[in-house]
Amino acid sequence: MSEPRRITHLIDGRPWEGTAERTAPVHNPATGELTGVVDLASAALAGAAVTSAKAAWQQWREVSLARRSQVLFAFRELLHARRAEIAALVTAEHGKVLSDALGEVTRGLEVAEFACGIPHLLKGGFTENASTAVDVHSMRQPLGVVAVVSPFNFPVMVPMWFVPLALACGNAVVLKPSEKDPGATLAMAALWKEAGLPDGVLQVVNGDKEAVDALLTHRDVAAVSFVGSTPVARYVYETGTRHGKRVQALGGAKNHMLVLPDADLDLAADAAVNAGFGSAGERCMAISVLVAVEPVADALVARIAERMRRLRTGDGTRNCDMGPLVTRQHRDRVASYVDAGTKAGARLVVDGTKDEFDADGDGFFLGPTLFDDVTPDMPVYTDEIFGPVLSVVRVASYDEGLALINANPYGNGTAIFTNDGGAARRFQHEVEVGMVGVNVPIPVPVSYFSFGGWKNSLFGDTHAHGTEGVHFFTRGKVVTSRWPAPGHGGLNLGFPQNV
Ligand SMILES: NC(=O)c1ccc[n+]([C@@H]2O[C@H](COP(=O)([O-])OP(=O)(O)OC[C@H]3O[C@@H](n4cnc5c(N)ncnc54)[C@H](O)[C@@H]3O)[C@@H](O)[C@H]2O)c1
Repeated sequence: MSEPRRITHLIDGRPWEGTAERTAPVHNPATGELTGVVDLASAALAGAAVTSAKAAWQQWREVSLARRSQVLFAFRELLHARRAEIAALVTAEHGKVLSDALGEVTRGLEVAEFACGIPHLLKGGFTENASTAVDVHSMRQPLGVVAVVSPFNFPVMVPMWFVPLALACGNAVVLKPSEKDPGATLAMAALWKEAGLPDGVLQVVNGDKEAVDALLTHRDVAAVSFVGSTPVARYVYETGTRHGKRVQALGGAKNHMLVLPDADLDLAADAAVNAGFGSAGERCMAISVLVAVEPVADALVARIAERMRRLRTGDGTRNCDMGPLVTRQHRDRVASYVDAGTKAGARLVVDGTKDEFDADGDGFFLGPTLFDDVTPDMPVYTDEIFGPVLSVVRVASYDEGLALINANPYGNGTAIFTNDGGAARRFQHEVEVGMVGVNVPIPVPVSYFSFGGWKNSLFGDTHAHGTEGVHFFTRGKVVTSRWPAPGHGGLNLGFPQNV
């Protein structure tokens, strides 16, 4: 067994060389082996990273738009060339199977590609009034230093939702990755220096609540982009806005999939299994509740259970369907819901804690679990489990299913499976979530469009990336100018008439 490697911050373009007062362990979740020890930033260090980013920002905002764009293109090329290496790091620390990790890096690349052209599109408007010699123009300017705080489940893709776009808009960034699997985020961040980004424009501070609090309260942080669980998203939104920051905070999810009786049940079963158990359910787009409209619930549950029994857990670098969960603690928490669901009276159809799903070794594995006859008062329904547990709620009609989904406090995404175009259209309009799939489970993020939910899945009303992201990372200014300057005509305290 090799020595755990030190994982530290990236400050002013270099790995930090100080001595950390606090650290956290990083494991390979497929083996349980301690592979790294990550430095946790003190509030003072996180604050110093912001101050240094602010100084570097002055330089970055004066770089020509063409140069900004070239740096983004160069980064995109480097990430593309290193995608296999970065994906391997994702699997080694997060545990998801390698094909999922590669898919994640590809999604990140797509958002970077969107950002590459943005510097040239940051234009305002202009109106001229020749008769009064007054011109009015508007511009969009960068905010300054933006803090990005990301969750463990997409260590590459989620930072990529924000970092390239914030930089494209002329900002500096202080990125705080999840302390559970920071390796891939840091490897990705290091590529920016190689791409020509001036030192200090992107800082990476590892850490936990102490570092996040320092960012949320620092006077030189202009905006915060956060993704994580709902309680923390709410806290970040409230604290950040109280300190005068612009905040977008994407929270947790409890995504439902509604299956109408006329649906293709095999298609729906495939989708439920893919979206329920892909990345071991550690996805904000995962389906965790299947709403089955009678009379097809029995047939649907049977099809899903049959597919689930064929899933194999294992080390994500090998040929398997589901990797481990990210930490032992998270695995144990998710596993506790198997017991909680049974005690609450749900019918356990497939038990993911059974030996048949257990991969060899000391990894943090958990097989897929299916509960039927779940009711909305049960913890398996109310809580975001964020693991491979799928709950089936039976309803009598489309209306009952829709009412259930709309009553749920989360509003990230949902899907409907049906062959009735009218019902699908009605659903798109009536359902209260941010992302809807029709005969597909919740769609993957598309970089041109923004990404995010409603209700308790989003605080701050601004979704990630896309044109909403551009708007979030810039602010408008309107300039009214008269040239030549009018001669001195005495004071006029009235509202200007001829401007
Ligand atoms: N809405 C989305 O698009 C989306 C995308 C990915 C993940 N998620 C959500 O993220 C969650 C999983 O990620 P996680 O477990 O890393 O989330 P988390 O909320 O525990 O942590 C997210 C980030 O916040 C920091 N943090 C944790 N506790 C904090 C506190 N008390 N104060 C300040 N900062 C704190 C962490 O260090 C991490 O960087 C799930 O709820 C999932 O649904 C949402």
